[in-house]
Amino acid sequence: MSLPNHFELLGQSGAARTGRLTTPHGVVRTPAFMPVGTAGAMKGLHWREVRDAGADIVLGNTYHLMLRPGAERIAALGGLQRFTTWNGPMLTDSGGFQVMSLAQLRKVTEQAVKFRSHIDGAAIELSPERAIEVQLLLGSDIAMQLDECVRLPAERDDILRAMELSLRWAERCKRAFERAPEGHMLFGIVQGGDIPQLRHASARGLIEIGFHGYAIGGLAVGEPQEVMLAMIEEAAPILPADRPRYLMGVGTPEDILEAVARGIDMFDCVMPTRNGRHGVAFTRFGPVNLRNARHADDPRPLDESSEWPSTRNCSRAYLHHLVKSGETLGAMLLSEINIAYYQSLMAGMRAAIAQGRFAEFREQTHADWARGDI
Ligand SMILES: CNc1nc2c(CC[C@H]3O[C@@H](OC)[C@H](O)[C@@H]3O)c3nc(N)[nH]c(=O)c3cc2[nH]1
Repeated sequence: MSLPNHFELLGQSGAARTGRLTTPHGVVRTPAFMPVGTAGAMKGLHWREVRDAGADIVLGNTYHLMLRPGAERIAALGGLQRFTTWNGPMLTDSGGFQVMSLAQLRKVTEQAVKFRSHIDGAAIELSPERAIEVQLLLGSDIAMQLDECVRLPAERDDILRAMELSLRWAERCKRAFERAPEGHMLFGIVQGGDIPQLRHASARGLIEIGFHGYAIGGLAVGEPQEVMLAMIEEAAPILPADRPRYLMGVGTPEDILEAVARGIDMFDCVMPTRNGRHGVAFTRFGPVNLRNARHADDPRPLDESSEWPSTRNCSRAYLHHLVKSGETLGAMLLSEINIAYYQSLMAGMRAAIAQGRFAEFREQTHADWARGDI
């Protein structure tokens, strides 16, 4: 049974697509980059800055929010949008990835993932049904199935086992999601590691079950970029062309540009804020490490033609000083500068695709990055 489709494809340029995804809390323009507010906050930014930078949708995380402050508590306080005051579209991940990377003493069974909270050691059981229940309590506009993401490189048997388990959990998640309010969406997650045949089997299995949208998971987990891009080329063309495709946990500006060129519509990554906290700015001409002494006397801004005030006005010397002296403002400014850069890249791609000139945009962007910061 096919689910309602809230995605409208507006244009295509090569395999790149631009569209609109309508959610109960607003419209998402694609290709979209979703800043990651894992525990209900965007580290170092006010929500108004996230909105002003051009983000339509942000991401939260079931694993963190169910442990603290608790899904039932957020529901009692009006749901995630009101609780955080973001008040716009939100996507929540199911927690599968965090359990594999954060929880102690975890055990995966057919029924659920059993683990101990990394916060207080409490014994937790996350089943497909509970993962959906938590996301419904949070009230996210887009929920993700519970899956098992295998880090790469991995043995074929382990990739096969996790892929087949994730398909069975996808079926259980879809059943549990039947009681979701009108307009809310559930995405399946393609697994299969770096094995093309398993990627095909996973994608076909999810389409058989039927979802509002489809994520490609199990990537950006340690594999080289060419393996990630090869797996996108295996999975994306199989996924329904009229539904959104979300590449989880990706990535650098170059990863995103190359994935859009291969038909991906949605992205999430902690990189803009995490690199910002570590003193690295993303710019039109590539990354700039403001810790480097060469910036100490440089009065120039990062990019005088940027539409983002801090990128256009703050001198490199000032940013270098803030970063070297450990001033909180340094992390805040670089986080907003990076979120703004990512959103300007997404806006540039949307416009280029709509005008049928994505190939030229892609070539010029690579050339600008290759020129580097001078
Ligand atoms: C970084 N690379 C990467 N992240 C990934 C995430 C979590 C992103 C989630 O983890 C957090 O960012 C680290 C954010 O809260 C985000 O929701 C994944 N989540 C699921 N459910 N399945 C996957 O196959 C998967 C693969 C990923 N690869």
